[in-house]
This record gives sequence, structure tokens and C-alpha cells, in this order.
Amino acid sequence: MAEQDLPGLLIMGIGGTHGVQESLAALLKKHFSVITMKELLENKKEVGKKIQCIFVSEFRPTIDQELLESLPNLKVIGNSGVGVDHLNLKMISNFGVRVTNTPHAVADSTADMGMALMLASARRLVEGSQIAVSPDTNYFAADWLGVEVTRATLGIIGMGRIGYKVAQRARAFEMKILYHNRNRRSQEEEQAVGACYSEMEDLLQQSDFVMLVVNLTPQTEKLIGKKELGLMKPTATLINISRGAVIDQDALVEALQNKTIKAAALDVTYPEPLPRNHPLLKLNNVIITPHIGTATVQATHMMAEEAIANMLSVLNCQPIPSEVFPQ
Ligand SMILES: O=CC(=O)O
Repeated sequence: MAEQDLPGLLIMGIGGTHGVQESLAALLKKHFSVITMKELLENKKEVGKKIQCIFVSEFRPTIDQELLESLPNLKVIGNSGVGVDHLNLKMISNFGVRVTNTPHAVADSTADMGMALMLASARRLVEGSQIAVSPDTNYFAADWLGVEVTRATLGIIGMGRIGYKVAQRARAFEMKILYHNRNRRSQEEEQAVGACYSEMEDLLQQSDFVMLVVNLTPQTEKLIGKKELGLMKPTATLINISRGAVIDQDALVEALQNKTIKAAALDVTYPEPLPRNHPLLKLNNVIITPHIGTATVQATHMMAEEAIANMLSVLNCQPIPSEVFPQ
């Protein structure tokens, strides 16, 4: 099909940080006539009419009423990534526009990130790295011993696709795995990774590492607050690879300052990035990474491929592999 006959697709958020933009754009151009935000803004009336899809390539572009009103033929927003808490699903659906996400593409890279944070915190990797490059060469590892992940207890909160992948990895570390989820997994699935279903309270009390892998919804906002942190062991570490707002951050700062828990390792915060004077940035028992759970070459490509398949299904009136709905 000639380029001008392909369905118009607006890219939002590209030009970011992953270093694969060119190849990503090339992938999209095989199926769509790709339109940038700049091109839309230059000629809203004409260009707006051509756009049938929006591809969201990074986390937080603004898709508001005004933008939707300027795109009369928009049919689908293909979100790259699983979390859609940055999109107003109800408002979008009122325009008759579908929203899709990419739960398959993100699972491995995000689970890897959870393991990386757990290991980094347990073995004090960031501190170790800072010591290794500091001018002071007179250091003793015995002064900053880590703990072993092997055979420790891991509590996974949220046992969807990513949580399950974390469990698969943790099994290789001979960890005792507890999990809490809205829906209990089947016996076969539990046995395959050696995971035991647990009530939240028991999980928090027993785990050496608590990993958050839930979607952010009104039900999970501030799921971990003062009370939950108070149930955790003083030797436990909290790891968050979901969304920052799942934790009451003020309560977390207090728990870390008072050593109610030992440490935290966070790929996500609220807001992102944190203001530079935020107390979390001043604590040495915290590791923070800049929301890079899916920032791999492989995941970025797979997300684009999954989003393309989703968007084409909508345009071709076929069953949509991964659609998300307003609650
Ligand atoms: O944060 C990453 C995602 O939502 O996939």
C-alpha cells in the first residue's frame, strides 16, 4: 500500500531515552503513515482528520479532551507498556476510542528489574560501587556486609504475568515464595514455581523481601502505608516495580528513617522524578532507579510489535489481543 494510503498514526512520547527510536519508527512505518505531534500542531485541521491511531511510546503524554476533540477519526490508543494509570480511560471511551496495552512484552524485562533491585539491595551493590571508585582505598567488606537472597522468603504482592515471572526467577534462588493476589493461581501454577498463597498480613510479617507488582488502581493506591510497613520485619526490604503511588511515600520515609524496615529498592516513585530535595534521596538504605523496568532494547521492540498488533486489530475489526477498559 502506498504510504499515503496507510492509516494515520500519531506518535506521542517518542524521542526519549531508549536509543532505538529510529528502528522503532521504521517498524511503525511499515503499517502506518506516521505523524509527529509537531506536524499535527502545524496543521491541526487537515492532519487531525488523518489520525486513526495514537501510539504512546513513553509513560506520560497528555491525552486530554482538547486533543481528542481535534482527532475526529481516532479509533485506538496503543499504549506501549502495561500500566495505563496515566490515561483517563473513561473520558477516552466516551469518545468511542479503544485503549490497548502490552502485557506480554513487558513481563520479562520488568521481572528481571525486580530481581536486579532485590539483589542490588541485598548485596549493597550501589554502596559497593561507590566505595570501589572512591579515593579511599582502605575499605573492608566486613564493614558493610550484605545478606543472601538464596533461601530467603520473598513475598510477591500482585501475581499477574510479571509477578509470576518474578516467582519463576526466585525459584532458581531457592527462595521461599509467598504471594498475595486478588485471584488465587491454580494449584498447578502454584506448584510449578513453588509459591504459596498468603493473606497480606502474613506475607508482610514473614517476608525478608516484599515485592510490589500490582497495577495502580483506586484499590491499590497507598496499599502499603504505615500499618503495612509496621507489620514488616525490621530486617526486611521493600521493592517496588509497579507504580510509586502504591506506597504511601511519607510513611515509607518514616519507616526507613526509624529502621522499622531495613531498606527499599524502588524503580518507581511518586512523582517521577522526585524533587531533588526529597527525603528519600537522602537515605543510604534506599536504591532508586528512574522507572526503567521496560527500558531494554528487546522490550521496547516487543512493546511496539504488540501495540501494532493491537491497533491493527481494532482497525480491521478483529478480536483485540490486549484491550483495557475503564473500571
Ligand atoms: O511501567 C511500565 C509499564 O507500565 O509497562
